[in-house]
Amino acid sequence: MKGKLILEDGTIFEGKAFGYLGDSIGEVVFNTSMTGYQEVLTDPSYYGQIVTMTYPLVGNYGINLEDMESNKSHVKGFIVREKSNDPNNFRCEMDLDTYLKQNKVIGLEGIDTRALTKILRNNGTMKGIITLENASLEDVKSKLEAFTNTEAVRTVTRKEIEHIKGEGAKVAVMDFGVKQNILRSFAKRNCDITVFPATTKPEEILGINPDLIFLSNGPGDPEDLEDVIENINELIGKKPIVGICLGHQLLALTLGGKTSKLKFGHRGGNHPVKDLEENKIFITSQNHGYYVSEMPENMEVTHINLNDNTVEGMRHKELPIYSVQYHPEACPGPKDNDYIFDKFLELV
Ligand SMILES: NC(=O)CC[C@H](N)C(=O)O
Repeated sequence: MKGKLILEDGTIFEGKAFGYLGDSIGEVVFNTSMTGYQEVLTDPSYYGQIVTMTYPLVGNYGINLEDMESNKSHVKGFIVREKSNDPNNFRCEMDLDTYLKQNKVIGLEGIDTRALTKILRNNGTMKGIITLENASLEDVKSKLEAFTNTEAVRTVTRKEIEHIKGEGAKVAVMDFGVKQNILRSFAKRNCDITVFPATTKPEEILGINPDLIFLSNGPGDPEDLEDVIENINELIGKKPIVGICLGHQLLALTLGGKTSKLKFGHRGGNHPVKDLEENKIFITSQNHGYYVSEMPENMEVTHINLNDNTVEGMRHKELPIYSVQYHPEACPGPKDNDYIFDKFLELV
């Protein structure tokens, strides 16, 4: 069945729809990872976004049920140049088309993803619709204008507390859309993990007497989370706090810094970051559209992005508070940054 991507600026790409056949609106972003489409699909931070992969062949190793970053796909649409119809891998359990159908996500193939990415790179990310209908441009424009993503974290967070037993440090995880490999990384270090819904009150978190509070990754604009920022403020100075991506941005806002939107975001598996404390350069996995544009006065920059010099990590000058913007848990992407979890636990 024919399908179209219509961007906010009126650009139209025609291709073939696959997966779940139903119109969908989102912010159109691109990811440059060469593999790891399954981790991208299931990372809750993509909630509200239509993702286009720049790698030209997607789906060739199928989908397995082990490498999921959460229990379902969160993207609003998935755009590829060529979809593989014959996945082949010893772990393959289903093909991409079936997985997207099951998760009610529309796919679009046969798109010139290089041209699409260049538009997003030159003009910035913008909203778009994948549609099967011949809707008028007027109609599409008003639908796109009405689309917002302000409830993203509230949508993806767990509704119930979850406990993962361990003998080591007691970690309280604030779930803003936490990736499974973050929980696996703490579990691998024998931590006793309690995962709390995003809007849990500080008293309840402090009630378990955690050794470390972790602020997770998650979708949307950190500035939309005023109530969460108030809650984090209550935790400052009481326990060591660490964060990744959205968690890092929320820490910055809580401590008096500012966040802004990047023109086209950082999404991929090969972003170079310098760890200023280690004096080493690492290749990192990234997925963010916002960044810390003004540092809080009491924090120091620990990491910088070598492509555009943006802040990629920070540490408090006096308190045990430390966070990174990129994804040390990888998935998809290089695992070289796993050492950050040891640095987190050094604060206990
Ligand atoms: N992976 C994340 O936590 C993303 C954080 C935030 N939603 C952003 O796009 O910048």
